[in-house]
Parts: sequence; structure tokens; C-alpha cells
Amino acid sequence: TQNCPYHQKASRYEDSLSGHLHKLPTFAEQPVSSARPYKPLEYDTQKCPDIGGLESQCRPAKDCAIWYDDVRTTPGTTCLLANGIGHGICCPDLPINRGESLFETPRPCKKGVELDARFKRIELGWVNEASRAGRLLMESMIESERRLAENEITVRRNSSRYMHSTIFFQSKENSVKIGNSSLYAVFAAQQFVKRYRVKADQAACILNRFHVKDAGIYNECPVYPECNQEMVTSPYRTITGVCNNVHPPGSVPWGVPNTRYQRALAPEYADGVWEPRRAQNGGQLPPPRVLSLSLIRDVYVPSESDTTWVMQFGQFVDHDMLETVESKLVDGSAVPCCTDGGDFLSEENLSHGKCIPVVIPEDDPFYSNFGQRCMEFARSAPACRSNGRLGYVDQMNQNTHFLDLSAVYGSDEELARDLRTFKDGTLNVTRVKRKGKHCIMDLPPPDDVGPEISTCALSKAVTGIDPPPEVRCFKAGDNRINVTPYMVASQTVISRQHNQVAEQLAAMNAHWDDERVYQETRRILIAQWHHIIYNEYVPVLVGREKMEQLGLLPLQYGFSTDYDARVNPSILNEFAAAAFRYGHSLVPGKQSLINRERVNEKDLLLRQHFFKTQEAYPPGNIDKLLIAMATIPGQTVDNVFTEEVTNHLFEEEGKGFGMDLVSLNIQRGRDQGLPGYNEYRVLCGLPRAKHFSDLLDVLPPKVVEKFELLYDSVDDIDLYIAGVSERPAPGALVGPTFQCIIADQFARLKRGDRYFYDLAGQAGSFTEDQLNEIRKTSYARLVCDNSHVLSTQPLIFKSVSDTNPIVDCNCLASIPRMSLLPWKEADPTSWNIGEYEVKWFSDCDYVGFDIVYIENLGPAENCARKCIDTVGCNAFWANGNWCTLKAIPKWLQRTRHNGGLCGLLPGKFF
Ligand code: HEM
Ligand SMILES: [Ca+2]
Repeated sequence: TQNCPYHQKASRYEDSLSGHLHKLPTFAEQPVSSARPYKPLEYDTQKCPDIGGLESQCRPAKDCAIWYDDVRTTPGTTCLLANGIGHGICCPDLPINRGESLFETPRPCKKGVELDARFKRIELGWVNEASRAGRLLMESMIESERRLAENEITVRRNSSRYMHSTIFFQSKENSVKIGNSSLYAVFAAQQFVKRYRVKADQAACILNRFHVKDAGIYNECPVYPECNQEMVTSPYRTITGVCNNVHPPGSVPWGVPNTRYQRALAPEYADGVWEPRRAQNGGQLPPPRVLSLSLIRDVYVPSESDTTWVMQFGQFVDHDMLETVESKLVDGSAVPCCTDGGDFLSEENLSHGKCIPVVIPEDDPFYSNFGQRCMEFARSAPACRSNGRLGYVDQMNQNTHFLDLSAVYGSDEELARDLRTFKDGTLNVTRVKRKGKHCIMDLPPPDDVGPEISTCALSKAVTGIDPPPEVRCFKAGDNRINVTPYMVASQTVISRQHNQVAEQLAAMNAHWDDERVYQETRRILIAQWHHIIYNEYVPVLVGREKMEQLGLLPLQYGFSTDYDARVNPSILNEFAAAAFRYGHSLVPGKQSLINRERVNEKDLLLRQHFFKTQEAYPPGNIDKLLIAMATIPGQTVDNVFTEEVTNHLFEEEGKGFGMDLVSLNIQRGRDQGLPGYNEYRVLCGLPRAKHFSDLLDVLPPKVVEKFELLYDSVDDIDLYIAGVSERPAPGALVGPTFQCIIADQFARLKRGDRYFYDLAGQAGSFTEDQLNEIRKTSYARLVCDNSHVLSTQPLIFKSVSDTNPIVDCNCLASIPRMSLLPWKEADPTSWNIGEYEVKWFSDCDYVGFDIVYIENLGPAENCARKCIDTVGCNAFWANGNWCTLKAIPKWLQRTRHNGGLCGLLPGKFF
């Protein structure tokens, strides 16, 4: 029907398939295996201007994403594709990647640091003693946790702390176990440095000499399977990412869940082990909340070229790459770090060490209205000592580090199974019944945890109506899917895409079972995901030149050979705790519903919609959220944040205040041991600042002024606050320091991923035809194909402009769609007309071979008759094995579904 184009769309891959088989391909369904190198199509008669001295050609917009800034400022770069039917953009070929070297892994013994003479020889006895003391501390920690419970100091359901810890940082049982048991080694190391007065910058070097086992310290690291031949040669990545990097037996594999973040720089813990950093003068650093208050709030600084999708896609990618394990009580519940009334816990109860609450100043212009002095903050959990030696704390990632859509498929086998239907390779969904004239499509499946985590509906107090009973939290590969309505909409698009591709693959390859369809679909989706990230998203974030420098540019044709088994793909601690949180500066205070006429129907105030999924259900709302993200300008990365996250993060209904995300970010950086901003300037090639005024090269004067006021030394400045405040680097969304950290990370995720989508000669490599189809992917196309937005601009991260105008989703010239035809596999059980070699077996022993002719004889009976008349039928393919098959009826069965195609065996039998 007219109102429901989706039903017509559902068969789109078949359409393009039949197009290939029966008629000449239209311009839009360009033949599989597009030209190489990029050859302008004949109809592109228009002359394109030179761009930056380079010759340019008219292409679909997605092939110009990386040039967009240049294109926008060069006149005459809009062009017509396909005999004037589709809108295109003129841009040059991409430059050749350079692929410069990545950050070096820091070593336990710092260059230039002399060990004190008394540490030249240390006996194991010292460590044993420290280990005993550490064990006592551990016992006392467990004791104080018991006291907390006795005194009924717990995290109250529905409080913002509950949302932060139990819902946002939902930790899996084994992650909590690893985190808690790893504390033995942490306490032992802390006791050691304390007792023997080891200087912080020597601690790692000295501790590294001791094996935890020798010191009698409990250390439980998960045991990983060895990589067998099947894992090494599988075309599909494992769900956990294990054996992506083929690890030597007994070692800890890279990139798998519950392994540590790596570091670009050695940490700066005050004690060299786990104590948060202190100021250079030995005193306290400025309280995070004071720094946060120095930021500018709620001044809307719209981006002149980006859409809100840049923010939202970033968060989605973030949820693929990482989720830090937060410390939990030994029983797995949230750690309370303040009283429910917002005061500090008394000394006695504080002693368990998992907390470093954020101090709220007495005169806080906001929180003082609510009598709040203490903001909850539990430390990130320590990772196990995977190298078996003592040392400083590293934090751990609960997700697969790889870009593998783990936010959709799950990072562990159990969850991955829960998300599947095990029918036709599809994922579970919520089917919303059809109401009214809207076409309602599937939503992600409900989380079946039950009412314990039932904060997903807005109460009557906010909406004036009782929450409808069907409202549930959604379930996905990452638990943070429910964090905002935009996030739900983003995940919805990908889960619909999975099911569409699966449906088409299954139809095309009837002989594939559920597992095969699921894995092939997952492989295609992850490849599309990679292409969007490196072709559309990373360019916006770090700019073309930085991409070229680090080898991040996607190829226009052919294969890459960039995989390097020595590159550790793991997420950098600096990336997780600071750089990739750049996105918080882009978060808008409201999310909106905008209809197809581009009329804003409704604003959702963020504070009311954290972990509320109610708005995802009404028919058409997902579309309206998707349109809003493509329509509303994004923001700039700067020191301007919305109050919705700096005062009202995870606000409990009716309280009037929530948490402050900027304070959490700064505190998290200290919690995870990040050195100061100045160190990262040096790492990233900026001069080390000696005075505050040296910061003016990349920071605005107003910011430098504030830093000078608040920090005692330039070396004290926290990475996060300075990083977001930097002026954007040329061509980039972020400043040079975040740009350098983010680019290094995306280079690792490319070079260190054996299943990266454009690699040649790897187990997971695509054929060239397949790869060229994947390259047709754009984010706009995925949004178009999995919603009813009906029209959009082709570069969805970029605002609508003359160069990037809104086009109809059906316009395949402007927003191409990949064809799945190269995934059509010859089905050995469904014969096509032609000649086949048949192996002969006598009771399954090989006796020889013959040629079989398949021809079309009409109905199956004819076939059987001819068989008997001419040659007789003796053997055929069954269940994937060549075997004798003497009975004619089975032969009939095999031919029947082929509508009269029949195998004829000339002459020779046994
Ligand atoms: C409404 C939008 C968002 C909300 C409510 C939100 C909320 C949060 C919260 C509460 C944390 C944990 C803070 C802590 O205790 O350390 C966090 C961490 C983080 N956020 Fe966001 N965020 C949002 C958007 C974004 C965006 C747009 C990006 C990136 C483009 C992003 C990247 C990150 C990263 C990388 C972390 C670290 C996560 C971890 O270590 O597990 N966030 N966010
Ligand atoms: Ca992942």
C-alpha cells in the first residue's frame, strides 16, 4: 500500500537479484564488481572542477565523504549522476595511505629513572610480608562492606547512583569476580610501596620483578582456549573476539572481554600503584566539580556542518568498543559512596577503598540548593595481573575491544545466544502490532530481567498518563541501549538491517542453515559498519590528513594488506577515560521527534528520558527520532556542556538534580591513572608547556585563564578538561591532542583486526565482488532501508546543503545500495541446468566418477521416466555426501522441488 513502502521494500534484494538474472542492470543496480580504479560512468558528462589542484569526478556523495570540507568550499562541485537522475558530488580520488607508526607501549621501568640503591636487591620476603598485609586489608574491606549492609547503607533503587551503577555500568558476574579478586594483588603492591617507601615513579619497575604466584598472592585470570585450526581458519570472527589475534598458548588474547585497556603512557598514580594522581606540589588537585563549574553551560553552539548523528553514532561506536568494569561490592551490588542524603559516609565505613566520591563545594550554585556535598563515585575495577607480575593497576573492558558490532550481537556467547531466534539466522525483536496507517516495524527485543530493572517507563507524574504495560527495557549486545531514545533508535536500525539481510540471504541460499545465515549476515553487517566508520565517521572526527598519516583512509578498490599481528587492537585507557568522551560536549539537552515534513513535533528533555524507552513505541516515533538526528545541527566540541548532563545526569524523578558527567569524567581520568594533559601534548607532538601561557597555541585564552586560576601547575591539568577545550585541529572535530589519541586508536582497530573488512588473504576476506558491494554502503542507506524516513541527505553526518540535499530514499544513484548477489552460492542440492561431475561410490566407497547432465524435462515424472528409459538412476548427492542412492523415489524427491530439473547419467554404471 501507499502508506507502507516497507512491504515493497522487503523484497528489494530480490528485485535487484532478478534484475541481474533477467534484465540488463539499471544504472542504479550497477553490475557487481564496479570498475577499478574509479571510472566515471558514461553518463557523467558534466565537467567537474579541480579540487585542491586535483582532478575530480562526479560520484555518489558517499564516495566524497572524506573530501566534504573541500567540496563544500569549491564552487561547482554539485553534479548529476546517471543521466541527470541522481544527485552526485565532484571529488578527487583518495590519496595513498601513509601508515605511520603508533604509540609505543610503555615499559615498567621508565627511561632516565634511576632506582634507589636500596632496591638493587630486594628479597621475596619483603613481598610476602606485603602480601600478608594486603590480605588483611582485603579482609577488612569485606568486613566494612558487611558493616555497610548492616547499617543499611545501600544504593537505593531508582536513585541516580542506581542508574549509574546498576543500569549504566551493569557488570557481568564474572567481571565483578575478576575485579574483586584482583584487589589482592593491588593491596599487596600498595602495602609494599608504602612499607618500603618506594617512590611512585620507581614502583612499577621494582614490582615488576615479582611474580604474584611466588609472593603467594591470589590472582585469578580467566583461562582462554588455545586457537585451534578451526578458529584460525574460520571466516567468521568469534563472538568474544578470541583468536582474532592468534595468541600463543597460555597467554592472554588481545581484544577479548574482561581484559585490560592498554596505555599510551604509563599511569601516574600518587603511590605508583592505584592512588589517584596528586598535584605536582604534593597537594590535592582541584576538585572535579570545581573544574566542571568553570565550564560554560547551555550556550547552544551549533555546528555549521555536522548533524546530531555525529554525536549519536559516536556513542554507538563507543558502546561497541568498550564498557569499563566498575567496582562492585563482593556480592555484586552497587557500591554506595555517599549517604542517600548526599553526605560523605563516616570514616569507619569509608575504608573499603572502592570509592573516591566527588566533593561538591559548599557554595555550589546548583547542588547547594539540594544540600548535596558528596557525589557518588565508585572506582573502576582493577584487571587481573595478566602477565603474572606485580605492578600498577590497569582497568578492564567488559566488551570486545574490536569494532565488531558487539553492541548488537553481544560480547559473550551466552548473551549472543539470547539475542538470536535460531531461525533463519535472525535476531530477536519486539513485533509491534500494526495500528492506524503507520507501518510499524520491529523494535529490539525486551529485556527479560523483569521488574527489577523497570525504570524504562516514564511515570504518570511526568506524562499525565499511566505508562502503557507494553513498555519494557530493550535488550541488545550492550546494556546501555536504553540510555536515551536516540540510542534506542540507532540500535533499532542495525537490528532491522540484520534481519533484512538474513532474510534475503536465506531466500537466496535455501541450503544454508540458521547458523550459516546468522554468521554470514553478521559478517556483512560488521563489514558495512567498518566501511561507515572509516569512510564517513572517522573523517569527520579527525580529518583527512590525519587519516592519511595513520593509514586510516578506506580503499576505493582492491584489497588492503594492513593487518599486522604485532599491533595490539585493545582500547587505550586514555581513549576510554578521556579522548572518546569528547562526545559529551556534543550531547544536546533535548532529543526531538521530527516528522517527514521536517516539522518538530516534540522535544524530550534529556533528564526525563535517561533509560526511558516509552517514546520508542508509538508508531512512527523511531522514524521521527531518526529524522531529528539528520536534521538538527550537531554541536562543536568545546567546553560547553548541557546542564542536562552536568546537573541532571540520570536524575531521579522528582528530585530536581542528578549527577555531573563532567565531574565523573575528570574523576575517572584520575581514578584510572591518566597523567596530566602536558604529557599528552608531548606524546602528540605539541611542545611541553612550561607556563600556562604556552597553552595558548591550542587553547582559547579564556580557558587558559581559568586553568591558571584553578590549577597550581601546568603539569596538573587534567587531560579531559583540556582536551575538550582545545580548538579543533584543521579538518577535525576535536583538538590536536584528542585527535592524536583517537587516530591512534582507530589505526589499532584497523591494523590489529585480522577480520578487518578490506583485507586480502585472511580467513575472513571477502571476494572482490563482495567487497565492492560493501563499499556501496552508507549510513544514510542503512537508515533509509530500515525505517520510513523516506528521504534524507546522502551524507547523514553532514547538514543538508546544496552539496548534500535531501533526496528520495528510492534514489539508488545518490544513495547506492549494496547487492547481495555475490553471496549467492551454488546450491549443490538445487541443480541448475548444466554439466556436473559425479563421484561414484559403492556403499560410500569411491569407485570412480562420471558426468551428469542436468536438463529441463518439465514435470518430475517425465524426469523419472526418462531416467529409467534411457539410463537408469543409481547414485546421487545426499546430505552433503556422495553416496549410492538406489531407490528411485528418493531420486524423485530430490528433483521435485526443482520443478522438473533432472539429472541424467549417461551410460556408465556399476
Ligand atoms: C546522552 C548522551 C550520553 C550520556 C547520558 C552519557 C553518559 C555517560 C556516563 C554516565 C558515563 C560514565 C561516566 C563515569 O562514571 O565514568 C559515560 C562514559 C563514556 N561516554 Fe558517554 N554519554 C553520552 C554520550 C556519549 C557520546 C556521544 C560519546 C562519544 C562520542 C560518549 C562516550 C563515552 C565514553 C567513551 C565513555 C567511557 C565509557 C566506559 O569507560 O565504560 N558518550 N557516558
Ligand atoms: Ca566490540
